[in-house]
Amino acid sequence: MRIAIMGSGGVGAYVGARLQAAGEDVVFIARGAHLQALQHSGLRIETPEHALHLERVTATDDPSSIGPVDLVIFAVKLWDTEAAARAMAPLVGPQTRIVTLQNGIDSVALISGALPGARVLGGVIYVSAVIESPGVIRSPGGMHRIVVDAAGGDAVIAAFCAACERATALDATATDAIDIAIWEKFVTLAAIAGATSLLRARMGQIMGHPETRIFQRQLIDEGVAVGRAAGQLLRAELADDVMSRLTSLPGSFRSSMSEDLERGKPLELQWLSGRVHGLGLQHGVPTPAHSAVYRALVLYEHGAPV
Ligand SMILES: NC(=O)C1=CN([C@@H]2O[C@H](COP(=O)(O)OP(=O)(O)OC[C@H]3O[C@@H](n4cnc5c(N)ncnc54)[C@H](OP(=O)(O)O)[C@@H]3O)[C@@H](O)[C@H]2O)C=CC1
Ligand SMILES: CC(C)(CO)C(=O)C(=O)O
Repeated sequence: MRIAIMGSGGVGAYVGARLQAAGEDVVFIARGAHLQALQHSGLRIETPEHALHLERVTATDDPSSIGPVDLVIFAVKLWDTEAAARAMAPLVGPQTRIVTLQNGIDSVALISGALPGARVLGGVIYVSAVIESPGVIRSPGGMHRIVVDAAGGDAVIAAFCAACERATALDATATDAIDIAIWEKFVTLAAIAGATSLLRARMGQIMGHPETRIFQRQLIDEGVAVGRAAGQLLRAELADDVMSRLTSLPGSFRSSMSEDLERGKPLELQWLSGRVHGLGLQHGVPTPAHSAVYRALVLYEHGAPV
């Protein structure tokens, strides 16, 4: 299978590296110093278990030099979505499937709007991975699970799941209920990103103090409440399940948004707490915790103010 990774950062490079190591034909779309490093020194995944160094990878910033592929894994930050979707048009033929692993609930609609007619399928990934330095991805390990839209038994998606099963430190499951998977990840991630970013704290600290633990739970409950108001059939035990999963995470765990905040990078805030805040206003559901996260961080959403 010919696979292009559109946005070869934390998530994209992690997934692409695992698939190439499993024998798939992968091309990495990247830019800047990271692209130079991929072309000259290959790609390293630094992680406690199953570290990987691919000495040679195919990497470019010019999708027209690649042509149509079977599968695009879409993994740019949300603020880059429309520009990246338009730029990848040469990768997309009539048989191409695009699987997005972006966070939030808006990705499929945003990509489809920028690339009319393309087969865009929803997905979520539970992994923690950031660009440590050009050509180097750092992951604390522990999680590496993808859930993807089965698209009625689509053969490309089935082949993708089989490739993930062959790969080390990567799992994928196809589902007929991708909206629920996307919403469960959204409720979870918006709450984790909100707490770890606003409180400038790791998950162990947040879950270890009674006041911040209450705040974490409140963020989850608000996500569930707006989801239900928006018509999503979220299960009754979701909030309890998320809280118990957060308790079992390594104490040092935090969100990619809190990493971005610390590095002075833009934030995906408007698609996370900002989205819960907006849905709350739309449906008349109070969201005081997410609204506070949104309002407290909004000055930083385009990067650290100078
Ligand atoms: N990181 C994580 O642990 C997780 C992230 N996610 C989600 O996955 C998505 C991707 O996040 P993440 O991997 O952290 O993002 P990164 O910033 O690490 O990676 C995105 C990469 O795409 C590049 N890029 C953007 N536009 C283009 C373009 N037009 N051409 C070539 N390269 C481009 C960026 O370059 P540049 O740096 O120059 O902008 C960057 O290197 C987000 O929606 C995020 O919320 C989901 C689960 C976990
Ligand atoms: C919480 C986590 C690591 C789960 O995949 C995530 O999605 C993120 O930090 O963006």
